[in-house]
Amino acid sequence: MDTLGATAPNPSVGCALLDQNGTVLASGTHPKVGAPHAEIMAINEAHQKGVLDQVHTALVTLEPCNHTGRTPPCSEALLNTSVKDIWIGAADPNPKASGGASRLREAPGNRNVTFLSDHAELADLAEDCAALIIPFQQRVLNQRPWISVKQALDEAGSMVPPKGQKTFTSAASLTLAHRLRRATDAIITGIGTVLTDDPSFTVRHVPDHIGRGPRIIVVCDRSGGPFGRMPTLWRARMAEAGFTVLVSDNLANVPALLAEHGVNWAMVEGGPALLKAVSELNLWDDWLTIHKTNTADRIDITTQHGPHGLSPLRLLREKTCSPE
Ligand SMILES: NC(=O)C1=CN([C@@H]2O[C@H](COP(=O)(O)OP(=O)(O)OC[C@H]3O[C@@H](n4cnc5c(N)ncnc54)[C@H](OP(=O)(O)O)[C@@H]3O)[C@@H](O)[C@H]2O)C=CC1
Ligand SMILES: Nc1c(N[C@@H]2O[C@H](COP(=O)(O)O)[C@@H](O)[C@H]2O)[nH]c(=O)[nH]c1=O
Repeated sequence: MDTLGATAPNPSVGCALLDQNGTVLASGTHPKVGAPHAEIMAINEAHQKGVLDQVHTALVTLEPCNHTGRTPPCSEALLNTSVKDIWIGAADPNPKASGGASRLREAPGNRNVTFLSDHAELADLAEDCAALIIPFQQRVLNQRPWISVKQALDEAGSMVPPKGQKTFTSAASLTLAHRLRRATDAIITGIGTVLTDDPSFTVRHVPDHIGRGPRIIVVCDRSGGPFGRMPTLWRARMAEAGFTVLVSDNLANVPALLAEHGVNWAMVEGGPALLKAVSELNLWDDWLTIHKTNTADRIDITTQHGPHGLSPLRLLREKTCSPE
């Protein structure tokens, strides 16, 4: 199950339990904040199937937590199973919860605890796990979400759709854009886009998370008043669709504002004026450009750390951005 975008303020985490022949016995993902962690979901499934005593190996995308937060420590839950080998995708960046790897390693029973990044041949998998945690890491360590800009350009390099249209890119690119909406916890837009496009900002080309929590829209607008120039009807429609709508007259404050709301990953869906401001303030972490061409659209991803910089956008790859 893909829970990317459903778990904020928690990270998205997965766990698989295997027997000593490497056969998957059970698996789990953390469905949402307050619900059991991935390890517990997998342990419960193994228990229900009557195979818990066969567990030999645990694969976890994130270091098992070692503290009692909303739920008890997963390190302890694993220690109460027959697990012997634990493979960890990424270290927990949260100082309050980390330490699970050492606890498992040091507990009586001689368990092997290995980080995927220690094995060069597993580098791709390790990077996927690092990408999965990077939005959460950014919020916990820097008090700001990971910010991805999505920009569609037509053949002439313009962002403005033809009259009467809101979009102009291919169905495959729109699906990619909606996968990004699904994976993120907030949308940052400009009042120009709201007034021109009357955007829906909903996830439509792919199924959205069932029962996903409120999702935030920040409208950048410096015209003053509690809701700036935002049309009342549009605001009501957004609320009905499950969005919490905020207004900001200072884009520079938006990352901290979103972090306070528990947003791990935000996307920018705004017009040329907003994107110019995002670029000038250097607020972005990665930038997804969809170039419309007269054949298949071309997708470019730029990151703040060069073309090979880590980006959670890699988690949206393979599925839908191929040519139609
Ligand atoms: N191709 C694509 O990917 C997309 C295209 N579009 C298109 O873009 C067009 C609209 O673009 P545009 O008119 O530029 O509008 P924007 O959506 O970029 O919004 C611009 C507004 O953002 C506000 N703003 C800018 N900088 C700041 C800041 N530092 N702090 C707070 N608010 C700020 C300004 O408000 P103020 O005026 O109060 O200063 C400005 O009017 C439409 O045609 C739409 O279809 C929209 C989204 C995506
Ligand atoms: N023009 C354009 C995009 N524009 C974005 O999509 C918004 C419309 O969303 P909705 O009302 O949900 O369909 C629009 O206001 C703008 O933010 N996106 C793209 O992937 N490709 C495109 O060609």
